[in-house]
Amino acid sequence: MTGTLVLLRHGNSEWNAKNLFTGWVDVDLDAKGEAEARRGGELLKESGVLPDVVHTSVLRRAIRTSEIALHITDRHWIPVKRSWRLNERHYGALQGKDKKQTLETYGEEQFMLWRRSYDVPPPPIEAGSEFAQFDDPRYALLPPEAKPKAECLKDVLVRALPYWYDEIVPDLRAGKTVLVAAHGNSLRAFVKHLDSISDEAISKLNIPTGIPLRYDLDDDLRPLKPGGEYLDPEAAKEAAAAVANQGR
Ligand SMILES: O=C(O)[C@@H](CO)OP(=O)(O)O
Repeated sequence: MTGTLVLLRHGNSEWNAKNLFTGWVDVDLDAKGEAEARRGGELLKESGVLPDVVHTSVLRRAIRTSEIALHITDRHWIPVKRSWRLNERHYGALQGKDKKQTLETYGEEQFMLWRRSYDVPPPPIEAGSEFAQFDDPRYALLPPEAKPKAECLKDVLVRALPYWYDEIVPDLRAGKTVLVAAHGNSLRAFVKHLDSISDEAISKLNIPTGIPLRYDLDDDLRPLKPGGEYLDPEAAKEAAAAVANQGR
């Protein structure tokens, strides 16, 4: 039996509110994000989608979103696994930069290449930058060459897929309902993989904050319904358009 996968992007963060590129910078949810996480939990509860296990990144906006949502669903007690492989894409030298200013400085084409192209990474972050993570203890066991200086979506897919196969797939194969609480771009990587979306088409896909996306999978781990199903489809459409328009 194959279980159910639920992808949940963290709620609005303090830097989403300020319109700053975030990446691996460990910012918290703002009040709106906490409310979105509660709403995410309510949607899970109303739909009867009760996670048996949760996988999160090692960033607090995803961790807190999962805790708030699971508290609402009375599933705060389920096993938790965390990995840097579920982190947001590392935004390189753009981390901490204002999206609107970046758009104005570099123009629409370059801005969108950095934000949404499959294989163009942003410029690398420098070791001394206040927004770098080279000395962060949570990545201390990563070999230096595995610590990103910047990532494009392709890089995210390469580092996220081992986690998919090694940690998430076994839970699904065991028939569990698996919650993955992560980020706009790490979840785009999983959706690209699940729905076999082309390198070109993935640039148009945006994941809204705080709205659970449910996938029921067949025995080959292919979605029964392409694109899955947002538990609040109308809100998801509107919120995804808002993500697409950031910087404008
Ligand atoms: O700043 C970021 O880390 C991400 C997600 O908030 O931004 P974008 O949607 O522009 O890729």
